[in-house]
Formats: sequence, structure tokens, C-alpha cells
Amino acid sequence: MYVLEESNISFEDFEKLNIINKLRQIIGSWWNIQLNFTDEKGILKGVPQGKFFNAKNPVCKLITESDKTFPDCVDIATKTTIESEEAEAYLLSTCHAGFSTMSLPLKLGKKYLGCIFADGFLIEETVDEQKDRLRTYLRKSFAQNATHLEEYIANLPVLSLKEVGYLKELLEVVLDEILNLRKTISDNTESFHALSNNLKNQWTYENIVGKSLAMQSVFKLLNKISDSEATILITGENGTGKEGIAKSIHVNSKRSNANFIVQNCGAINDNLLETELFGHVKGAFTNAIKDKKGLFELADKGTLFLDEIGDTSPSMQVKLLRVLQEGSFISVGGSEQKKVDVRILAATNRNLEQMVKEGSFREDLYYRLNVINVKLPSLRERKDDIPILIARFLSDYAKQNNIKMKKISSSCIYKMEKYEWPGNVRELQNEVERLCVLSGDEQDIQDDLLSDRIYGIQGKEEIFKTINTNGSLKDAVENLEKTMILSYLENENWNKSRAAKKLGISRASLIMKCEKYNFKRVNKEN
Ligand SMILES: Nc1ncnc2c1ncn2[C@@H]1O[C@H](COP(=O)(O)OP(=O)(O)OP(=O)(O)O)[C@@H](O)[C@H]1O
Repeated sequence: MYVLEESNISFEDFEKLNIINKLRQIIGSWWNIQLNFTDEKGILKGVPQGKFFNAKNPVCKLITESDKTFPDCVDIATKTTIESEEAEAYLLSTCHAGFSTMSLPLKLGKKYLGCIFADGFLIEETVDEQKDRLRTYLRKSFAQNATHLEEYIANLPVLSLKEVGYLKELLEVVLDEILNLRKTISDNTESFHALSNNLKNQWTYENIVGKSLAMQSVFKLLNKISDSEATILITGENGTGKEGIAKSIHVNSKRSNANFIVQNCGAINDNLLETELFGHVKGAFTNAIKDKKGLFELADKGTLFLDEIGDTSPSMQVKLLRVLQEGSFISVGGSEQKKVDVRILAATNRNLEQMVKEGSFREDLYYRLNVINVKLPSLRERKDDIPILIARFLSDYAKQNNIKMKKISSSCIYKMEKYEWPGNVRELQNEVERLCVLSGDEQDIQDDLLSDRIYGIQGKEEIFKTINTNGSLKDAVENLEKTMILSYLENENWNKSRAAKKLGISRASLIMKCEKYNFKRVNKEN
């Protein structure tokens, strides 16, 4: 049974949400109002303890940055939190200094998680009275700065009742976003529990797990063809599980009692591959001191899995075609035709159809191999599978190391779901193993152990955070364009074709824009 961290709301996570940052900016730039969060005990979140409150206007800055008056603000945060819980709905109140505050309780079902509050503003209807209170408070606390204080007070944001309504609506949006995020995390937690219990049941096909629709349809296809003897071509990016699927096909076939043999055709040169596959006779070459059986013979009555088939040379393609057509071959240096009964499964991460069109892969061999095609989706296309895969790898690690299965925090899972996984399942597997190792004797795995590239992932949202929304629209758009282009180029290792595709523009247009902004890859050839 897997247990997840009882996921309290993670303030760090929602602080990073683009929409919350944007709303914070908007509320700040429209009315000079600061937005803060407290937990259920009234502890201010998102700012270092004992520090200022993201103060926006000069009076709030003065009050929160002074050791003398700062404790009053801390008390207000606590008081607001308590009142907000009691009020159950939005609450308009005033702080010790005389500013208005607006708070909304953060509630999940009956559980009170804390509150959001906006403060540092005055309301039109009570502005004179509030300014008087402010004056008195400030004079008492900062007598020496009296001249500046009047100027500060005169420029404070004053909201009409209509604007107070708008502010309330904006805070409600923030609240919704936080609760949505919390719900996503909690749904993940629940599904993680459910997944764990089902790991042995419907979501596995031998050693391969997957509950996403994409993987379920792969499993369906595999079930249909389990009795067939057909040659199968398995396609998919690196690390998507092609070899695992090949093994599963073998295990579920009538050949399961015979050998399952794997040969990576891309890893060795032609001569070596030929002797590996077909064997050699004594004296065929200098070191051939005795006859050696090839993999085709060893796989007789069983299955031979030819990985990276797209990397084979034209002459090797001819030889493979012959075995596939005639079921026979000649060992290197030999003359005798050898007959074998081998089922071929082949895999590639390359686009064989395209290679056929370009003439680099034989069409006849392609059709021989591609009797049935099992196409494995990338992990990016089946993010639903991430939690179940994590569960599988945690369990594998526990079994291998004879330890109790570790618990993984929900924010860790959340971040792993957000990440794009260019290395697919293999990369995810490595990351989980890394987490298990780094957590040492600790039973719990927290997200700060994640690799930087995954820990820091905020997806495209992060891009928008850097845009200055106070300047002109033209500047902001240009800024956004620059940031996105750079970010996509970096992500695609400066491959302009891939970056252009992701950006949805032509390669030529990307090149022109790179020239316009003088973007060049530093220290590497472009
Ligand atoms: N759906 C899955 N369930 C469980 N483990 C998986 C799954 N997919 C991949 N893996 C694991 O991920 C790793 C990589 O898988 P595999 O070697 O089968 O990928 P591949 O597509 O053949 O990679 P390559 O193209 O680089 O040869 C393996 O350790 C495998 O066990």
C-alpha cells in the first residue's frame, strides 16, 4: 500500500502559478494594493518570516519595514486569519493603522487552510476617517518623517465601492485558482492510491504499465495479436518501452518457452552485426577459430528482437529481407543454407516510412517488417501514466533493495507531471531511482530532491512572469516574443526547425527573428 504525504496546500506551488502572479501584479499596479496569504494559523506565506508583506504603497512599506511597527502587521495577519475563518465569506475590515483589508477564507470542504488578504487601501466612503486614523498612527510611530507622511497619505489608493466589488472578484479568481490547484494535487493523490492498488490488475501488460487511453489501446492491440505469428514493427521515441513491449509480446506468445533474443542493430558495424546474427564458420576470418552459432539459430522456435532496425545498412537490409522471405540464411564464410523458425520483432525510433521515401530504407523490407505496427506514444502524450509509473518504479526500487516502499510527496508528483520528459519513461525511471537514492534512510521523498530541471519546471507559465505589463503593449509583445523564442531554442538545443515547429512559425521566420534580436548560440555552432 502506498501512502502519500497528506498534502497540505503548498504555498510555494501556487505562488508560482502564472495567474496568481498576474493578478498580484494587476492589483498592485491598479491600486497599489498588496496581496498576501496566511496559513490556518495566521503565519504569513510566500515571504521570508519576519520580513515585509510585499508592501506596495510607501506607507505600508514604512510600517512593514520598521521593527517598531512590523509586529502590528504580524498581529493583523493573525487577526485577519481568525476573523476570516469565523466569517466564512469575504470580509472587509480595517487594520491597526487605518487601512482597509479584504480577506477571503481558503477552505477545502470543512478544512480551513488559511486566507488570502489584500490590504493597503482606503475606501471612498470612509476615506477622511481612515486618513485621520492613519495620520494619528503614523505621527505616533514616525514623528520625525511628518512632512513626507502627508504627501504619502495624499497619494494613497482610494477605492470606490464599485472598485471594492472588482477587487473582491479578483480575489475570488485567485481563490478559485488555488483551490483548483489543490484539487488537482488531491485528485492525483487519490488516483495514486487507486493506481497502486490496481497496479497488478488491469493496467499492466506483463512488465509494462499504462492506464492512459493511448497505452490501453496498445494493450488491446497486443491482446488481439497474442496468438498471431506475424512480424511486428514497434515504433516510438527512445525510452518509450519498445523493448519492454517486445518482451511482453514474446511472453504472451506460443513461443514463450523458447528464447527471446535481443540485438541492437545500430550499436555495431555491419561485419560484426552479420556474424552476430548469422554466425560464422571456422576460418571465415582470422579469429574464427571454430564455428559459432548466430542469434537466428539461438532464437530458433523463439523470438528475435531487432532493435534500432532503422540504423541498418542497405546491404544488411538485403540479408534481413532474405531471412524474412525464405526463413533461411548462410553463416559468414559458409555455403550451407540454414533454416530456422524465428519470429521477428523489430523496433525503431526513426520514421521508416520517410526513410523509404528518401531511399535510405528498402520498401520491401519495410512492408515485411511492418505487418503489424505497434506505435508507442511518448510520455508527453500520456501524462496520465506518470503516477502509475512512479508507483511501479518506487515498488521496484523497494523490492530490489529489500526496503519498505518510500512515500512520495504530492507536490513531487505534481512537478513530475508538469515536466515534459524528453527521455520518456527511461528518464522518469532514472529520476525515481535517483530520488530513492538521494532520500537515503528517509522514508519520505520531498520535491526539493528533484533534479533542477524538474524541480524548477513551471512550464510556459514561467515565460510570462518575466514580461513587464506596465509598459506599452508593443514592448510587452516584443518582450514576450524574445522570451519565448529564446526559451524554445534552449529547450530544443538550438535546433531551429524543431523550435520553429513548436512556436508555430516557419523556420525562415524564426531565422529572421533571430537576426532581428541578434540571437546567437553562445560558444556553440549555430
Ligand atoms: N510502460 C512502461 N511500464 C514500465 N516500465 C516501462 C514502461 N515503458 C518503459 N519502461 C521502462 O523504461 C526503460 C526504457 O524502456 P525500453 O528500453 O523498453 O525503451 P525503448 O523504447 O526500447 O528505448 P530505446 O529506443 O532507447 O531502446 C526500461 O527500463 C523499461 O522497463
